[in-house]
Amino acid sequence: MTPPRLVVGAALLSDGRLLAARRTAPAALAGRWELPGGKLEPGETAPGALVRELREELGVEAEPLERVPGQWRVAGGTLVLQVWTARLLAGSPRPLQDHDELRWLRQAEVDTVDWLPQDRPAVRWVASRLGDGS
Ligand SMILES: Nc1nc2c([nH]c(=O)n2[C@H]2C[C@H](O)[C@@H](COP(=O)(O)OP(=O)(O)OP(=O)(O)O)O2)c(=O)[nH]1
Repeated sequence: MTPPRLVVGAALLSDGRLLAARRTAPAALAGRWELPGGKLEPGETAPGALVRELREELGVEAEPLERVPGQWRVAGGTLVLQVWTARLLAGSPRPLQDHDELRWLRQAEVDTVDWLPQDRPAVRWVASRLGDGS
């Protein structure tokens, strides 16, 4: 059996906030919110893919920080999602590819968007570390 391909999601952090991105495709996922990222290319590491995806999708430079514990089967089990936190180094995220809206969320705002269900455990883990902004 072919092992499931890896997808990296970036919990991009800046100023005590987490970035959420609204997907435009496929139809089944469009309009739901996710962590920006994507599939690993052959030979790529997860942190390497994360840096590339954030450059392509959002036009920013970011530094991967730590892996969120756990991994989640997505796309009917054909893919496995792993999530890393990442620090914004340069640039201001813009929805260049795959997304039509971005939102920076403080801890109290994390549940105000309709996250893909498979992203929620990782989002909760990250949100619990954001601090309440006070
Ligand atoms: N990027 C991303 N994908 C997610 C998340 N949660 C989740 O279930 N997925 C799923 C949706 C897709 O089936 C798959 C990722 O595909 P993608 O379209 O983002 O990957 P990609 O940028 O490499 O695109 P492509 O090369 O296939 O065009 O993982 C998430 O938080 N971020």
